[in-house]
Amino acid sequence: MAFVDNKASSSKSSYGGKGKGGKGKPAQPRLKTNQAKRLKIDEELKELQTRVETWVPPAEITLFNELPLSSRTIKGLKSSHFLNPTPIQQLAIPSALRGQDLLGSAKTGSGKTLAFLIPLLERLYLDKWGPMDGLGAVVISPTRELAVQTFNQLRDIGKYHNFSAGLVIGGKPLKEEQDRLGRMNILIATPGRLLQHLDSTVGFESSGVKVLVLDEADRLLDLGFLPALRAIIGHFSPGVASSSSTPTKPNRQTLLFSATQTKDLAALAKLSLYQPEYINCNKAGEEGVVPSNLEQYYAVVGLEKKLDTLWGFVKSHLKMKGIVFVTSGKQVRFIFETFRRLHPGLPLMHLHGKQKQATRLSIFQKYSTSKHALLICTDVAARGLDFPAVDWVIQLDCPDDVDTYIHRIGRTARYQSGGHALTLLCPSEEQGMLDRWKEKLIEVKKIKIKESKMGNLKQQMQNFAFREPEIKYLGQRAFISYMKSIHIQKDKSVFKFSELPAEAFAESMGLPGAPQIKFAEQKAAKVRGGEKKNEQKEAEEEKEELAKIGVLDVVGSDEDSDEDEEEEDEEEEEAQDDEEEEDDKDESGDSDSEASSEDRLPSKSAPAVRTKYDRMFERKNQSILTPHYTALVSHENDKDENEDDGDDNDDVFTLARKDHALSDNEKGSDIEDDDEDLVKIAQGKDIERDDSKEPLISSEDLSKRKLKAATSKRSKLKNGPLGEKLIFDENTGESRNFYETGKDIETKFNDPKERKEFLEKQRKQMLVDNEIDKKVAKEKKNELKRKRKEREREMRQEYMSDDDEEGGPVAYIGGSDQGDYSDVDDRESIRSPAPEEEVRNKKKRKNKFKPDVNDAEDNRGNMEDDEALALKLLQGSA
Ligand SMILES: Nc1ncnc2c1ncn2[C@@H]1O[C@H](COP(=O)(O)OP(=O)(O)OP(=O)(O)O)[C@@H](O)[C@H]1O
Repeated sequence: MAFVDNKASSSKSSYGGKGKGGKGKPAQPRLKTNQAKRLKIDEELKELQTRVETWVPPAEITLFNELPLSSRTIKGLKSSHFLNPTPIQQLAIPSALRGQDLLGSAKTGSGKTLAFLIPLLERLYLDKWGPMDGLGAVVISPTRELAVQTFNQLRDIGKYHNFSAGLVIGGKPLKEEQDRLGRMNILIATPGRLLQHLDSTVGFESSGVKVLVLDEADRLLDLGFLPALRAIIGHFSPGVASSSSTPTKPNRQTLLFSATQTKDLAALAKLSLYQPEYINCNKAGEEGVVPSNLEQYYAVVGLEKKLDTLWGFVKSHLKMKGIVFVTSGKQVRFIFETFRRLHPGLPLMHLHGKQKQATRLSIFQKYSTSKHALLICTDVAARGLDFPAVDWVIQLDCPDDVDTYIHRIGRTARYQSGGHALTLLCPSEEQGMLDRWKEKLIEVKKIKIKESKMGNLKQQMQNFAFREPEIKYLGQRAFISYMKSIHIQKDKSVFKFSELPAEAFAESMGLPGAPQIKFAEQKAAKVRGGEKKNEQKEAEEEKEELAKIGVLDVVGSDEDSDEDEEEEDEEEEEAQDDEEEEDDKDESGDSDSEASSEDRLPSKSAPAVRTKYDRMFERKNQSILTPHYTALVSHENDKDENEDDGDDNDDVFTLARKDHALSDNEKGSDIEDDDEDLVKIAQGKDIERDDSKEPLISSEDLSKRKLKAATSKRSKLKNGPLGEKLIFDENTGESRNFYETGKDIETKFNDPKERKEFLEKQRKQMLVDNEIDKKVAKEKKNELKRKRKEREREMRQEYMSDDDEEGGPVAYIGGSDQGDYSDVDDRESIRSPAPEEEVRNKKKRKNKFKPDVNDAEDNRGNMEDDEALALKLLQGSA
């Protein structure tokens, strides 16, 4: 991706063209043309400003050009086929044009994106913002996909303006973005990455920002971005929060948009908005908060029947474009992998927060352009994403709350198209959910799904699990993550953990039984002594980690700053999962929630309290455990048996000695002895024990660190037996010690002088040998190091080339690579063209200038190309 400095000599010059004189044209006439053009633009701007200030909304607005907008924006809208503003656009655009801060909310798919993009463009245009004026507007999106989508829309409608725009969404080394940021007028960014730049990019000037947009503000808050947003706002021109008792109007205008209103939103509004106007197109009771052209259904289905129901639904809707929402990424993968093997006859795709960014973008793109397909996803795709022509939204798992429900169903019936939504509720969830819907005046029709229409997958699922351990493993984890997600749900009137048929559910997934699950409170109750401290520390560390992610992450807890560091390739994830403590939910698992005793699994095989070590030992690759760990596993099994006997010593690291009171005499010696014992245990040696003395430390007590230390080479050398170097007689084959012992020498040399000489000779020889050994060892070490470096370099190269595919995060709206505004004079538009467009323009110039309508035609034909280009630019392959 090439980025060339715009060569405009003055920021305002672009508005009139720079008058440098094109090739073959005399400079003087060109200068005049430019001056005339500049004057014309100035006049238009003046007139536009007056229209904005004096604009009185008519009773009804049917066309965009009835709004006080510049001809460039109107042209951009027209060429993108936007002719009639939606209600939120009609209300929000005029207010925003007057410089008013806004809190806008409107139902999903109602066109909120244009409601802020249009005023953003107009504001910069009215301010005569030019390429060299630096950053003028920032749009903050909660997810990368949404940022890309917004960027594409900006490209479309802003193509007749002369602004450079960039995407800052992470996934690339900071340095690469840093170099380009200075040239951007408009940034579409995710919060974590933007904050990183604001904090660390020298010369990234943000104080001149005129318009700040917080899109999908409720989602931003859900993902824990409030601290990041606070910090970002602090970087921009002094805002409301930073002012004293009498807030001064900031230079910046802030527009905050959301599909749903939450309490937290009010807090964010207070923090970021100055005397805002509230525009709410979600008037409950009038139009309702969900699109009117959406048909909503729900069905009550036992948890164990959900997969069968989904299968039956898919098989009877093979010509649909549908989205299936489930709670966790593990479920997404399990359903995707199993359904894929069953060949449903409909293209299957899946999307969740743990996929690589490039994968996510390409699935997003692929699904967008598919006519018939089924996308299985988590709530990562619930908000803001504008997939065209989705017929069905199926919520296989009950949404966390009504807002999530609204966002999920909002992926269909967008703008004026129709759509259907089907929510599957467990019997225990029905009443609670009905109450929640009622509160928001949402009417969802109940339907009954015939048994005959359902699939019967149990047998096939069992076969998969039996034949492919990976599937079984995935199923177990999907089961656990679902159960945990229900367990930590806040709304206990909807989510009743204890009423879930765990065994039957596991069976429906082909699992031999319900996997065991560990819960926070139980774990806490069982920890003892020093272990308690450790676990508390671990929990604190986890929280710190989460907090860190909350601020720096770009797309939420799993998703998102540097998300790429957390992102796992699926296969990688599969392999690495064992090493990780994982999020229970794909995005918003509440790790703080604790179990109540009534929430234990209701099945017969109700799990005992289990620790992370339990999970570690149940990994699929147990066979590769070291003998020591294997011993611990069997020890654990013993303990399980004990548990049945009422013994609740269920933790792996159990102290053999419970009485910690030591006599003064005992203390020092015991500890030293035990340290030695510890080393011996680790080295697999027997320890001589005084039976009367109770052991202080048993092998089970070894912490991972101690174990490692004890089994290290150094420790073995220090504490292990002395090695022997033997040499063999070539003729007799008999061996003898290479280094002769004192006794040997004494018998060999009677004369002390001779003995001394011999010893001296030997000592010298040993020194030489030692040097040689050292050299050999060093060479070996260097060789290993070289190989490692080579491997790292290869991996880096692989990563880099992946990254290149993945994409450069910054691109221009219209592409500004040319940077030469001399072209401006030949065209009506004063924007700088994209490379592809430049080729088209050259062709056009050859064929003489074409009227707007053809332009629109041209653009219509190339809309897809433009999107593809945006994505390519993102992916760095353009
Ligand atoms: N004035 C308009 N005329 C025609 N189509 C429009 C108009 N405004 C928006 N759209 C289209 O409607 C769809 C939904 O728009 P948009 O994504 O902005 O909705 P939204 O309100 O932001 O939804 P969500 O809350 O789900 O993010 C998009 O495909 C967009 O192109």
